[in-house]
Amino acid sequence: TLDSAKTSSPYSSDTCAIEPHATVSDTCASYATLDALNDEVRPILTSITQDTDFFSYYRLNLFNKICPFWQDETSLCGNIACAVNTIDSQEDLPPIWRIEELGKLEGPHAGHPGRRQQQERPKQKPLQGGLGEDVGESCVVEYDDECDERDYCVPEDEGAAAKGDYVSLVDNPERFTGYAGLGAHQVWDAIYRENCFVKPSSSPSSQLAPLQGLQVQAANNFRSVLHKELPQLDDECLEKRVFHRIISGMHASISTHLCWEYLNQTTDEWGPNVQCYKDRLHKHPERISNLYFNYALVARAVAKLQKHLQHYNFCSFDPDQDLETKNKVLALTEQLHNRPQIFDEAVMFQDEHSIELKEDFRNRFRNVSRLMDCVGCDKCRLWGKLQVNGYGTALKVLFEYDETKNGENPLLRRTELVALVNTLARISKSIAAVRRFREAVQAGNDQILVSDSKSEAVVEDEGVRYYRHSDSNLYPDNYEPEYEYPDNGRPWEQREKTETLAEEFWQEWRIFWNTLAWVLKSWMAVPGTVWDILVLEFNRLWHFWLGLPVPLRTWKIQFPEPREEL
Ligand SMILES: Cc1cc2nc3c(=O)[nH]c(=O)nc-3n(C[C@H](O)[C@H](O)[C@H](O)COP(=O)(O)OP(=O)(O)OC[C@H]3O[C@@H](n4cnc5c(N)ncnc54)[C@H](O)[C@@H]3O)c2cc1C
Repeated sequence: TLDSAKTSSPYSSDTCAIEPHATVSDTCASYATLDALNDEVRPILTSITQDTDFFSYYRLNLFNKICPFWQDETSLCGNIACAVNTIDSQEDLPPIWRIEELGKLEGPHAGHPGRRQQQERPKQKPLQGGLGEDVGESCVVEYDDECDERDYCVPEDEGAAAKGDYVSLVDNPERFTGYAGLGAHQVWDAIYRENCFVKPSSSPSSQLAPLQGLQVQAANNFRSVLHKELPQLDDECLEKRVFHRIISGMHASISTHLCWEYLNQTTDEWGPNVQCYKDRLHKHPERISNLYFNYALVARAVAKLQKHLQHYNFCSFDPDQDLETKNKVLALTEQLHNRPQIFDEAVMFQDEHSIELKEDFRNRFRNVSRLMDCVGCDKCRLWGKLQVNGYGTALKVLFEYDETKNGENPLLRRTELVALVNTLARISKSIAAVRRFREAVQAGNDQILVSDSKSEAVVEDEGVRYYRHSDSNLYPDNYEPEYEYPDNGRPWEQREKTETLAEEFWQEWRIFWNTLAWVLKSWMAVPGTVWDILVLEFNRLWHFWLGLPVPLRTWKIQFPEPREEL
Protein backbone atom coordinates (compact mmCIF):
# COMPACT_ATOMS: atom_id res chain seq x y z
CA THR A 1 0.00 0.00 0.00
CA LEU A 2 2.76 2.41 0.86
CA ASP A 3 4.60 0.96 -2.06
CA SER A 4 1.64 1.76 -4.29
CA ALA A 5 1.85 5.36 -3.11
CA LYS A 6 5.53 5.26 -3.80
CA THR A 7 5.34 3.78 -7.25
CA SER A 8 2.63 6.21 -8.21
CA SER A 9 4.99 9.01 -7.28
CA PRO A 10 6.42 10.65 -10.37
CA TYR A 11 9.71 11.11 -8.55
CA SER A 12 10.85 7.53 -8.18
CA SER A 13 12.88 7.88 -11.39
CA ASP A 14 14.32 11.22 -10.29
CA THR A 15 17.90 10.01 -10.01
CA CYS A 16 19.42 13.52 -10.00
CA ALA A 17 17.17 14.65 -7.20
CA ILE A 18 19.99 15.95 -5.05
CA GLU A 19 22.27 17.40 -7.73
CA PRO A 20 22.98 20.83 -6.09
CA HIS A 21 22.24 22.96 -9.15
CA ALA A 22 19.19 21.02 -10.28
CA THR A 23 15.90 22.77 -9.65
CA VAL A 24 13.73 21.11 -7.03
CA SER A 25 10.77 20.11 -9.16
CA ASP A 26 7.51 22.05 -8.62
CA THR A 27 9.47 24.89 -7.00
CA CYS A 28 11.40 27.84 -8.46
CA ALA A 29 14.71 27.15 -6.71
CA SER A 30 17.66 24.78 -6.86
CA TYR A 31 18.92 22.64 -3.99
CA ALA A 32 21.94 24.94 -3.67
CA THR A 33 19.70 28.03 -3.45
CA LEU A 34 17.58 26.46 -0.75
CA ASP A 35 20.69 25.32 1.14
CA ALA A 36 22.09 28.87 1.00
CA LEU A 37 18.77 30.31 2.17
CA ASN A 38 18.69 27.79 4.98
CA ASP A 39 22.20 28.74 6.11
CA GLU A 40 21.06 32.32 6.27
CA VAL A 41 17.81 31.91 8.18
CA ARG A 42 18.71 29.03 10.49
CA PRO A 43 20.25 31.12 13.31
CA ILE A 44 17.22 33.38 13.65
CA LEU A 45 14.82 30.47 13.22
CA THR A 46 16.61 28.54 15.96
CA SER A 47 16.54 31.54 18.24
CA ILE A 48 12.80 32.11 17.65
CA THR A 49 11.84 28.51 18.36
CA GLN A 50 14.21 27.96 21.28
CA ASP A 51 14.35 31.31 23.05
CA THR A 52 10.90 32.87 22.86
CA ASP A 53 8.01 31.80 25.10
CA PHE A 54 5.52 32.39 22.31
CA PHE A 55 7.09 29.85 19.96
CA SER A 56 8.43 27.30 22.42
CA TYR A 57 5.11 26.19 23.92
CA TYR A 58 2.32 24.55 22.02
CA ARG A 59 -1.27 23.92 23.02
CA LEU A 60 -2.85 20.66 21.92
CA ASN A 61 -5.21 17.96 22.99
CA LEU A 62 -2.75 15.13 23.27
CA PHE A 63 -4.38 12.63 25.58
CA ASN A 64 -8.14 13.03 25.41
CA LYS A 65 -8.81 12.06 21.83
CA ILE A 66 -9.33 8.60 20.47
CA CYS A 67 -8.29 7.40 17.06
CA PRO A 68 -11.46 7.90 14.99
CA PHE A 69 -10.64 5.39 12.26
CA TRP A 70 -9.88 2.09 13.89
CA GLN A 71 -9.91 0.31 17.18
CA ASP A 72 -6.84 -1.78 17.35
CA GLU A 73 -5.06 -2.21 20.63
CA THR A 74 -1.79 -3.21 18.98
CA SER A 75 -1.59 0.05 17.10
CA LEU A 76 -2.06 2.15 20.22
CA CYS A 77 1.54 1.88 21.23
CA GLY A 78 4.14 -0.45 19.82
CA ASN A 79 6.36 0.29 22.80
CA ILE A 80 3.86 -0.71 25.44
CA ALA A 81 3.31 -3.94 23.55
CA CYS A 82 7.06 -4.51 23.64
CA ALA A 83 7.22 -3.79 27.35
CA VAL A 84 4.35 -6.19 28.09
CA ASN A 85 6.07 -8.97 26.13
CA THR A 86 9.40 -8.56 27.76
CA ILE A 87 8.57 -7.74 31.34
CA ASP A 88 8.92 -11.47 32.10
CA SER A 89 12.30 -11.51 30.51
CA GLN A 90 14.41 -9.80 33.16
CA GLU A 91 17.44 -9.63 30.91
CA ASP A 92 15.77 -7.19 28.52
CA LEU A 93 14.11 -5.02 31.13
CA PRO A 94 16.39 -1.97 31.31
CA PRO A 95 16.60 -1.18 27.55
CA ILE A 96 12.89 -1.68 27.08
CA TRP A 97 12.08 0.65 29.90
CA ARG A 98 14.30 3.14 28.18
CA ILE A 99 12.43 2.79 24.90
CA GLU A 100 9.11 3.20 26.61
CA GLU A 101 10.40 6.25 28.41
CA LEU A 102 11.64 7.80 25.17
CA GLY A 103 8.14 8.33 23.81
CA LYS A 104 6.83 10.04 26.95
CA LEU A 105 6.43 13.77 27.30
CA GLU A 106 8.89 15.63 29.49
CA GLY A 107 8.85 19.00 31.21
CA PRO A 108 5.92 20.82 32.78
CA HIS A 109 2.39 20.74 31.30
CA ALA A 110 -0.33 23.24 32.07
CA GLY A 111 -4.01 22.81 31.34
CA HIS A 112 -5.86 25.49 29.37
CA PRO A 113 -7.88 27.59 31.86
CA GLY A 114 -11.65 27.23 31.61
CA ARG A 115 -13.96 30.22 31.22
CA ARG A 116 -14.42 30.77 34.96
CA GLN A 117 -10.71 30.51 35.66
CA GLN A 118 -10.02 32.97 32.85
CA GLN A 119 -12.23 35.53 34.57
CA GLU A 120 -10.78 34.88 38.02
CA ARG A 121 -7.08 34.83 37.17
CA PRO A 122 -4.91 37.86 36.44
CA LYS A 123 -4.30 38.23 32.72
CA GLN A 124 -0.52 38.09 33.16
CA LYS A 125 -0.75 34.78 35.04
CA PRO A 126 -3.52 32.74 33.42
CA LEU A 127 -1.61 29.48 34.05
CA GLN A 128 -0.54 30.46 37.59
CA GLY A 129 3.10 29.55 37.03
CA GLY A 130 2.18 26.10 35.70
CA LEU A 131 4.99 26.15 33.13
CA GLY A 132 7.57 27.58 35.51
CA GLU A 133 7.82 30.98 37.14
CA ASP A 134 9.92 32.59 34.42
CA VAL A 135 7.59 31.77 31.51
CA GLY A 136 5.70 34.74 30.07
CA GLU A 137 2.21 33.25 30.23
CA SER A 138 0.63 36.08 28.33
CA CYS A 139 2.81 35.00 25.39
CA VAL A 140 1.69 31.40 25.67
CA VAL A 141 -2.03 31.38 26.42
CA GLU A 142 -4.46 31.71 23.55
CA TYR A 143 -8.07 32.58 24.24
CA ASP A 144 -9.41 32.79 20.73
CA ASP A 145 -9.59 29.24 19.45
CA GLU A 146 -12.45 29.35 17.03
CA CYS A 147 -11.74 28.33 13.48
CA ASP A 148 -13.32 28.71 10.11
CA GLU A 149 -14.05 26.63 7.05
CA ARG A 150 -10.82 27.77 5.43
CA ASP A 151 -8.70 25.66 7.77
CA TYR A 152 -6.77 22.69 6.46
CA CYS A 153 -6.56 21.05 9.86
CA VAL A 154 -9.02 19.84 12.42
CA PRO A 155 -8.98 22.47 15.17
CA GLU A 156 -7.24 21.11 18.23
CA ASP A 157 -10.28 21.21 20.49
CA GLU A 158 -12.83 19.82 18.03
CA GLY A 159 -15.40 17.56 19.64
CA ALA A 160 -13.70 17.52 23.00
CA ALA A 161 -14.69 19.28 26.17
CA ALA A 162 -11.05 19.69 27.22
CA LYS A 163 -9.24 22.57 25.58
CA GLY A 164 -5.87 20.88 25.69
CA ASP A 165 -2.58 21.26 27.48
CA TYR A 166 0.41 23.54 26.98
CA VAL A 167 3.61 21.58 26.48
CA SER A 168 7.17 22.67 25.99
CA LEU A 169 8.58 21.95 22.54
CA VAL A 170 12.10 22.60 23.78
CA ASP A 171 11.82 19.97 26.51
CA ASN A 172 10.41 17.41 24.07
CA PRO A 173 12.71 17.30 21.07
CA GLU A 174 11.69 15.29 18.04
CA ARG A 175 14.13 12.39 17.81
CA PHE A 176 14.38 8.62 18.01
CA THR A 177 11.71 7.15 20.28
CA GLY A 178 11.64 3.51 19.23
CA TYR A 179 8.02 3.83 18.04
CA ALA A 180 7.89 1.39 15.13
CA GLY A 181 6.28 -1.79 13.90
CA LEU A 182 2.65 -2.44 13.03
CA GLY A 183 1.20 0.59 14.80
CA ALA A 184 3.48 3.12 13.11
CA HIS A 185 3.13 1.41 9.72
CA GLN A 186 -0.64 1.41 9.95
CA VAL A 187 -0.68 5.18 10.43
CA TRP A 188 1.73 5.87 7.57
CA ASP A 189 -0.15 3.37 5.43
CA ALA A 190 -3.47 5.12 6.11
CA ILE A 191 -1.96 8.55 5.44
CA TYR A 192 -0.57 7.55 2.06
CA ARG A 193 -3.27 5.18 0.87
CA GLU A 194 -6.34 7.04 1.98
CA ASN A 195 -5.15 10.50 1.14
CA CYS A 196 -3.51 10.05 -2.16
CA PHE A 197 -6.44 10.81 -4.44
CA VAL A 198 -6.55 7.10 -5.26
CA LYS A 199 -9.93 5.45 -5.19
CA PRO A 200 -9.59 2.72 -2.55
CA SER A 201 -10.92 -0.80 -3.11
CA SER A 202 -11.13 -1.36 0.61
CA SER A 203 -10.44 0.96 3.45
CA PRO A 204 -8.27 -0.23 6.35
CA SER A 205 -11.00 0.83 8.70
CA SER A 206 -13.30 -1.77 7.16
CA GLN A 207 -10.88 -4.51 8.11
CA LEU A 208 -10.61 -3.51 11.74
CA ALA A 209 -12.78 -3.78 14.80
CA PRO A 210 -16.24 -2.09 14.68
CA LEU A 211 -16.41 1.59 15.52
CA GLN A 212 -18.66 3.33 18.01
CA GLY A 213 -20.44 6.68 18.47
CA LEU A 214 -18.37 9.64 17.33
CA GLN A 215 -15.93 7.30 15.63
CA VAL A 216 -18.66 6.22 13.21
CA GLN A 217 -19.41 9.82 12.31
CA ALA A 218 -15.75 10.64 11.75
CA ALA A 219 -15.22 7.48 9.73
CA ASN A 220 -18.27 8.27 7.57
CA ASN A 221 -17.00 11.78 6.86
CA PHE A 222 -13.68 10.24 6.01
CA ARG A 223 -15.21 7.71 3.62
CA SER A 224 -17.49 10.26 1.98
CA VAL A 225 -14.41 12.29 1.12
CA LEU A 226 -12.65 9.24 -0.24
CA HIS A 227 -15.54 8.08 -2.36
CA LYS A 228 -16.37 11.46 -3.82
CA GLU A 229 -16.12 11.50 -7.60
CA LEU A 230 -13.59 13.96 -8.91
CA PRO A 231 -13.45 13.62 -12.70
CA GLN A 232 -10.57 16.05 -13.15
CA LEU A 233 -8.14 14.13 -10.94
CA ASP A 234 -5.59 12.02 -12.66
CA ASP A 235 -2.19 10.73 -11.73
CA GLU A 236 -0.37 13.70 -13.26
CA CYS A 237 -2.51 16.34 -11.58
CA LEU A 238 -0.24 18.94 -9.94
CA GLU A 239 -2.39 19.21 -6.83
CA LYS A 240 -2.33 15.47 -6.22
CA ARG A 241 1.41 15.48 -6.66
CA VAL A 242 1.82 18.35 -4.23
CA PHE A 243 -0.28 16.51 -1.68
CA HIS A 244 1.88 13.41 -1.96
CA ARG A 245 5.08 15.45 -1.75
CA ILE A 246 3.99 17.25 1.41
CA ILE A 247 3.26 13.96 3.19
CA SER A 248 6.38 12.24 1.93
CA GLY A 249 8.51 15.31 2.78
CA MET A 250 7.11 15.34 6.30
CA HIS A 251 7.84 11.62 6.61
CA ALA A 252 11.38 12.26 5.34
CA SER A 253 11.87 15.03 7.88
CA ILE A 254 10.74 12.77 10.77
CA SER A 255 13.08 10.03 9.51
CA THR A 256 15.98 12.50 9.32
CA HIS A 257 15.42 13.62 12.89
CA LEU A 258 15.28 10.13 14.26
CA CYS A 259 18.45 9.17 12.35
CA TRP A 260 20.27 12.32 13.47
CA GLU A 261 19.22 11.97 17.10
CA TYR A 262 19.49 8.20 17.27
CA LEU A 263 19.90 6.19 20.47
CA ASN A 264 22.34 3.35 20.17
CA GLN A 265 20.85 1.03 22.75
CA THR A 266 23.99 -1.05 23.05
CA THR A 267 26.31 1.80 23.92
CA ASP A 268 23.61 4.06 25.37
CA GLU A 269 24.87 6.93 23.22
CA TRP A 270 22.89 9.46 21.23
CA GLY A 271 24.20 10.56 17.88
CA PRO A 272 23.81 10.49 14.11
CA ASN A 273 23.31 7.05 12.61
CA VAL A 274 24.64 7.03 9.05
CA GLN A 275 23.22 3.60 8.22
CA CYS A 276 19.76 4.75 9.30
CA TYR A 277 20.11 7.73 6.93
CA LYS A 278 21.29 5.51 4.08
CA ASP A 279 18.34 3.13 4.47
CA ARG A 280 15.62 5.70 4.94
CA LEU A 281 16.78 8.61 2.78
CA HIS A 282 19.96 8.26 0.76
CA LYS A 283 18.66 5.31 -1.23
CA HIS A 284 15.47 7.28 -1.95
CA PRO A 285 16.46 10.62 -3.50
CA GLU A 286 12.82 11.41 -4.21
CA ARG A 287 12.26 11.62 -0.44
CA ILE A 288 15.07 14.16 -0.10
CA SER A 289 13.59 16.05 -3.03
CA ASN A 290 10.25 16.13 -1.20
CA LEU A 291 11.97 17.46 1.91
CA TYR A 292 13.41 20.39 -0.06
CA PHE A 293 10.04 20.88 -1.73
CA ASN A 294 8.44 21.25 1.70
CA TYR A 295 11.11 23.72 2.69
CA ALA A 296 10.31 25.91 -0.31
CA LEU A 297 6.56 25.65 0.31
CA VAL A 298 6.64 26.46 4.03
CA ALA A 299 9.33 29.16 3.68
CA ARG A 300 7.19 30.85 1.00
CA ALA A 301 4.16 30.77 3.33
CA VAL A 302 6.18 32.40 6.14
CA ALA A 303 7.50 35.02 3.71
CA LYS A 304 3.94 35.77 2.67
CA LEU A 305 3.09 36.73 6.26
CA GLN A 306 5.53 39.64 6.29
CA LYS A 307 2.83 42.32 6.33
CA HIS A 308 0.37 40.32 8.34
CA LEU A 309 2.76 39.93 11.29
CA GLN A 310 3.74 43.58 11.51
CA HIS A 311 0.91 44.27 13.94
CA TYR A 312 0.59 40.85 15.47
CA ASN A 313 0.24 40.73 19.25
CA PHE A 314 2.61 38.09 20.56
CA CYS A 315 2.61 38.77 24.31
CA SER A 316 -0.42 40.77 25.38
CA PHE A 317 0.82 41.76 28.83
CA ASP A 318 4.57 41.81 28.41
CA PRO A 319 5.66 44.64 26.08
CA ASP A 320 9.37 43.76 26.31
CA GLN A 321 8.94 40.14 25.30
CA ASP A 322 6.39 41.17 22.70
CA LEU A 323 8.87 43.54 21.08
CA GLU A 324 11.72 41.05 21.22
CA THR A 325 9.64 38.25 19.69
CA LYS A 326 8.23 40.57 17.03
CA ASN A 327 11.68 41.83 16.04
CA LYS A 328 12.93 38.29 15.58
CA VAL A 329 9.89 37.20 13.59
CA LEU A 330 10.01 40.27 11.36
CA ALA A 331 13.73 39.68 10.76
CA LEU A 332 12.87 36.15 9.64
CA THR A 333 10.01 37.14 7.34
CA GLU A 334 12.14 39.90 5.85
CA GLN A 335 15.01 37.53 5.11
CA LEU A 336 12.62 35.13 3.44
CA HIS A 337 10.73 37.84 1.58
CA ASN A 338 13.63 39.87 0.21
CA ARG A 339 14.80 37.35 -2.35
CA PRO A 340 13.56 35.87 -5.58
CA GLN A 341 10.41 33.81 -5.09
CA ILE A 342 11.19 30.16 -4.34
CA PHE A 343 7.70 28.74 -4.69
CA ASP A 344 4.81 29.82 -6.89
CA GLU A 345 1.50 28.84 -5.40
CA ALA A 346 -0.38 30.75 -8.11
CA VAL A 347 -0.05 27.84 -10.55
CA MET A 348 -2.18 25.60 -8.36
CA PHE A 349 -5.98 25.41 -8.33
CA GLN A 350 -6.30 27.29 -11.59
CA ASP A 351 -8.51 25.10 -13.80
CA GLU A 352 -12.32 25.03 -14.08
CA HIS A 353 -12.70 22.50 -11.22
CA SER A 354 -10.48 24.44 -8.85
CA ILE A 355 -13.07 25.13 -6.15
CA GLU A 356 -14.09 21.48 -5.94
CA LEU A 357 -10.50 20.37 -6.04
CA LYS A 358 -9.42 22.79 -3.33
CA GLU A 359 -12.23 21.61 -1.08
CA ASP A 360 -11.20 18.01 -1.64
CA PHE A 361 -7.56 18.83 -0.99
CA ARG A 362 -8.52 20.54 2.27
CA ASN A 363 -10.72 17.65 3.41
CA ARG A 364 -8.00 15.12 2.74
CA PHE A 365 -5.58 17.19 4.72
CA ARG A 366 -8.05 17.28 7.60
CA ASN A 367 -8.14 13.49 7.50
CA VAL A 368 -4.37 13.38 7.87
CA SER A 369 -4.78 15.67 10.84
CA ARG A 370 -7.34 13.29 12.43
CA LEU A 371 -5.06 10.33 11.75
CA MET A 372 -2.50 11.84 14.11
CA ASP A 373 -4.72 10.75 17.01
CA CYS A 374 -3.90 7.18 15.98
CA VAL A 375 -0.17 7.67 16.65
CA GLY A 376 0.69 5.58 19.70
CA CYS A 377 3.67 7.48 21.13
CA ASP A 378 3.18 10.79 22.93
CA LYS A 379 6.20 12.64 21.57
CA CYS A 380 5.60 11.37 18.02
CA ARG A 381 1.96 12.44 18.29
CA LEU A 382 2.98 15.87 19.58
CA TRP A 383 5.34 16.51 16.67
CA GLY A 384 3.07 14.76 14.17
CA LYS A 385 0.14 16.97 15.15
CA LEU A 386 2.25 20.10 15.22
CA GLN A 387 3.70 19.48 11.77
CA VAL A 388 0.39 18.56 10.15
CA ASN A 389 -1.00 21.78 11.62
CA GLY A 390 2.08 23.63 10.32
CA TYR A 391 1.64 22.34 6.77
CA GLY A 392 -2.11 23.00 6.99
CA THR A 393 -1.41 26.58 8.03
CA ALA A 394 1.12 26.97 5.22
CA LEU A 395 -1.51 25.83 2.70
CA LYS A 396 -4.08 28.19 4.21
CA VAL A 397 -1.67 31.12 3.92
CA LEU A 398 -0.61 30.17 0.40
CA PHE A 399 -4.10 29.74 -0.98
CA GLU A 400 -6.25 32.02 1.16
CA TYR A 401 -4.04 35.00 1.96
CA ASP A 402 -3.38 38.07 -0.12
CA GLU A 403 0.12 39.20 0.79
CA THR A 404 -0.41 42.73 -0.46
CA LYS A 405 -3.15 43.30 2.11
CA ASN A 406 -2.82 43.51 5.83
CA GLY A 407 -6.02 43.94 7.82
CA GLU A 408 -8.23 41.99 5.39
CA ASN A 409 -6.64 38.59 5.87
CA PRO A 410 -8.10 36.48 8.69
CA LEU A 411 -5.91 36.59 11.80
CA LEU A 412 -3.77 33.50 12.29
CA ARG A 413 -4.44 31.72 15.57
CA ARG A 414 -1.52 31.34 17.93
CA THR A 415 -1.40 27.53 17.53
CA GLU A 416 -1.28 27.97 13.75
CA LEU A 417 1.58 30.44 13.83
CA VAL A 418 3.57 28.42 16.38
CA ALA A 419 3.03 25.26 14.31
CA LEU A 420 3.99 26.99 11.06
CA VAL A 421 7.27 28.47 12.34
CA ASN A 422 8.25 25.32 14.23
CA THR A 423 7.53 23.21 11.15
CA LEU A 424 9.85 25.41 9.13
CA ALA A 425 12.47 25.02 11.87
CA ARG A 426 12.06 21.22 11.71
CA ILE A 427 12.59 21.09 7.95
CA SER A 428 15.46 23.53 8.25
CA LYS A 429 17.15 21.26 10.79
CA SER A 430 16.48 18.22 8.56
CA ILE A 431 18.06 19.90 5.55
CA ALA A 432 21.18 20.77 7.55
CA ALA A 433 21.36 17.18 8.87
CA VAL A 434 20.87 15.66 5.39
CA ARG A 435 23.81 17.74 4.16
CA ARG A 436 26.03 16.41 6.92
CA PHE A 437 24.88 12.86 6.26
CA ARG A 438 25.42 13.25 2.51
CA GLU A 439 28.96 14.52 3.07
CA ALA A 440 29.68 11.57 5.35
CA VAL A 441 28.37 9.06 2.80
CA GLN A 442 30.34 10.69 -0.01
CA ALA A 443 33.49 10.58 2.12
CA GLY A 444 32.81 6.92 2.94
CA ASN A 445 32.45 7.66 6.69
CA ASP A 446 30.18 5.56 8.82
CA GLN A 447 30.26 8.00 11.70
CA ILE A 448 29.70 11.70 12.15
CA LEU A 449 31.38 13.44 15.01
CA VAL A 450 29.24 16.19 16.43
CA SER A 451 31.00 18.72 18.57
CA ASP A 452 29.93 22.17 19.61
CA SER A 453 33.43 23.63 19.51
CA LYS A 454 33.50 26.94 17.69
CA SER A 455 36.02 27.98 15.13
CA GLU A 456 36.67 31.58 14.17
CA ALA A 457 33.84 34.08 13.76
CA VAL A 458 32.70 34.15 10.17
CA VAL A 459 30.24 37.04 10.00
CA GLU A 460 29.39 39.93 12.23
CA ASP A 461 25.97 41.45 11.89
CA GLU A 462 24.54 44.21 14.11
CA GLY A 463 26.96 43.37 16.88
CA VAL A 464 26.23 39.62 16.79
CA ARG A 465 29.02 37.31 15.76
CA TYR A 466 28.13 34.22 13.79
CA TYR A 467 30.30 31.12 13.87
CA ARG A 468 30.63 28.25 11.46
CA HIS A 469 29.42 25.34 13.54
CA SER A 470 30.58 21.77 13.04
CA ASP A 471 27.34 21.03 11.16
CA SER A 472 28.60 23.62 8.63
CA ASN A 473 25.87 26.15 9.43
CA LEU A 474 26.29 29.61 10.89
CA TYR A 475 25.17 30.15 14.47
CA PRO A 476 25.15 33.25 16.68
CA ASP A 477 27.61 33.65 19.50
CA ASN A 478 25.20 32.55 22.21
CA TYR A 479 24.04 29.47 20.33
CA GLU A 480 23.60 26.36 22.43
CA PRO A 481 23.05 22.95 20.84
CA GLU A 482 19.36 22.65 20.17
CA TYR A 483 18.53 19.54 22.09
CA GLU A 484 18.57 18.45 25.65
CA TYR A 485 19.39 14.89 26.39
CA PRO A 486 17.89 12.45 28.82
CA ASP A 487 19.38 11.95 32.23
CA ASN A 488 20.49 8.44 31.50
CA GLY A 489 23.11 9.45 28.95
CA ARG A 490 25.18 12.58 28.65
CA PRO A 491 25.04 14.37 25.29
CA TRP A 492 27.59 12.86 23.02
CA GLU A 493 29.15 16.22 22.27
CA GLN A 494 29.77 16.87 25.95
CA ARG A 495 31.23 13.55 26.95
CA GLU A 496 34.79 14.78 26.95
CA LYS A 497 34.09 17.72 29.23
CA THR A 498 34.88 17.61 32.95
CA GLU A 499 31.85 17.17 35.14
CA THR A 500 30.89 19.49 37.96
CA LEU A 501 30.56 18.15 41.49
CA ALA A 502 26.77 18.39 41.33
CA GLU A 503 26.67 16.48 38.04
CA GLU A 504 28.86 13.74 39.47
CA PHE A 505 26.70 13.56 42.56
CA TRP A 506 23.49 13.18 40.53
CA GLN A 507 25.10 10.62 38.24
CA GLU A 508 26.11 8.53 41.27
CA TRP A 509 22.73 9.07 42.87
CA ARG A 510 21.01 7.80 39.71
CA ILE A 511 23.14 4.67 39.71
CA PHE A 512 22.46 4.13 43.42
CA TRP A 513 18.71 4.62 42.91
CA ASN A 514 18.57 2.33 39.87
CA THR A 515 20.53 -0.31 41.76
CA LEU A 516 18.16 -0.12 44.70
CA ALA A 517 15.10 -0.39 42.43
CA TRP A 518 16.71 -3.27 40.57
CA VAL A 519 17.57 -5.15 43.76
CA LEU A 520 14.09 -4.64 45.24
CA LYS A 521 12.45 -5.81 42.01
CA SER A 522 14.68 -8.87 41.94
CA TRP A 523 13.74 -9.70 45.57
CA MET A 524 10.07 -9.35 44.78
CA ALA A 525 10.53 -11.74 41.88
CA VAL A 526 12.23 -14.37 44.10
CA PRO A 527 9.10 -16.33 45.23
CA GLY A 528 7.81 -16.59 41.63
CA THR A 529 11.22 -17.61 40.31
CA VAL A 530 11.72 -20.24 43.07
CA TRP A 531 8.27 -21.65 42.34
CA ASP A 532 9.04 -21.87 38.58
CA ILE A 533 12.34 -23.63 39.30
CA LEU A 534 10.68 -26.14 41.67
CA VAL A 535 7.98 -26.98 39.10
CA LEU A 536 10.60 -27.42 36.37
CA GLU A 537 12.84 -29.62 38.52
CA PHE A 538 9.90 -31.69 39.70
CA ASN A 539 8.88 -32.18 36.06
CA ARG A 540 12.40 -33.35 35.17
CA LEU A 541 12.37 -35.76 38.11
CA TRP A 542 8.97 -37.08 37.05
CA HIS A 543 10.22 -37.74 33.49
CA PHE A 544 13.33 -39.43 34.88
CA TRP A 545 11.25 -41.66 37.18
CA LEU A 546 8.97 -42.69 34.29
CA GLY A 547 11.98 -43.44 32.11
CA LEU A 548 11.04 -40.71 29.61
CA PRO A 549 13.54 -38.28 27.99
CA VAL A 550 14.35 -35.65 30.63
CA PRO A 551 13.60 -32.05 29.47
CA LEU A 552 16.57 -29.73 29.32
CA ARG A 553 17.16 -27.38 32.26
CA THR A 554 15.96 -23.93 31.14
CA TRP A 555 17.31 -21.88 34.05
CA LYS A 556 20.77 -21.02 35.18
CA ILE A 557 22.47 -18.99 37.88
CA GLN A 558 23.99 -15.89 36.38
CA PHE A 559 25.78 -13.10 38.20
CA PRO A 560 24.68 -9.62 37.09
CA GLU A 561 26.98 -6.99 35.78
CA PRO A 562 25.32 -4.12 37.60
CA ARG A 563 26.90 -1.06 35.96
CA GLU A 564 26.18 -2.25 32.43
CA GLU A 565 22.69 -3.48 33.23
CA LEU A 566 21.76 -0.28 34.99
C1 LIG B 1 3.13 10.72 12.66
C2 LIG B 1 4.31 9.88 13.07
C3 LIG B 1 5.34 10.49 13.79
C4 LIG B 1 6.45 9.73 14.17
N1 LIG B 1 7.42 10.32 14.91
C5 LIG B 1 8.49 9.61 15.31
C6 LIG B 1 9.51 10.20 16.11
O1 LIG B 1 9.44 11.37 16.49
N2 LIG B 1 10.56 9.42 16.48
C7 LIG B 1 10.65 8.09 16.11
O2 LIG B 1 11.62 7.43 16.47
N3 LIG B 1 9.70 7.52 15.34
C8 LIG B 1 8.64 8.23 14.94
N4 LIG B 1 7.67 7.64 14.18
C9 LIG B 1 7.89 6.29 13.67
C10 LIG B 1 8.76 6.33 12.40
O3 LIG B 1 8.25 7.28 11.47
C11 LIG B 1 8.80 4.99 11.68
O4 LIG B 1 7.49 4.55 11.43
C12 LIG B 1 9.54 3.92 12.47
O5 LIG B 1 10.85 4.37 12.75
C13 LIG B 1 9.65 2.61 11.65
O6 LIG B 1 10.37 2.86 10.48
P1 LIG B 1 10.40 1.89 9.23
O7 LIG B 1 11.81 1.77 8.78
O8 LIG B 1 9.68 0.64 9.55
O9 LIG B 1 9.66 2.66 8.05
P2 LIG B 1 8.59 3.82 8.14
O10 LIG B 1 9.26 5.14 8.30
O11 LIG B 1 7.52 3.45 9.13
O12 LIG B 1 7.98 3.80 6.68
C14 LIG B 1 7.07 2.78 6.27
C15 LIG B 1 7.15 2.66 4.76
O13 LIG B 1 6.82 3.93 4.18
C16 LIG B 1 7.59 4.17 3.02
N5 LIG B 1 8.31 5.43 3.23
C17 LIG B 1 9.22 5.71 4.18
N6 LIG B 1 9.62 6.99 4.10
C18 LIG B 1 8.94 7.52 3.07
C19 LIG B 1 8.91 8.82 2.49
N7 LIG B 1 9.65 9.84 3.00
N8 LIG B 1 8.12 9.03 1.44
C20 LIG B 1 7.36 8.04 0.94
N9 LIG B 1 7.32 6.79 1.44
C21 LIG B 1 8.10 6.54 2.51
C22 LIG B 1 8.48 2.98 2.85
O14 LIG B 1 7.88 2.09 1.94
C23 LIG B 1 8.54 2.36 4.23
O15 LIG B 1 8.77 0.97 4.20
C24 LIG B 1 6.53 8.36 13.81
C25 LIG B 1 5.49 7.77 13.09
C26 LIG B 1 4.39 8.50 12.72
C27 LIG B 1 3.26 7.84 11.97
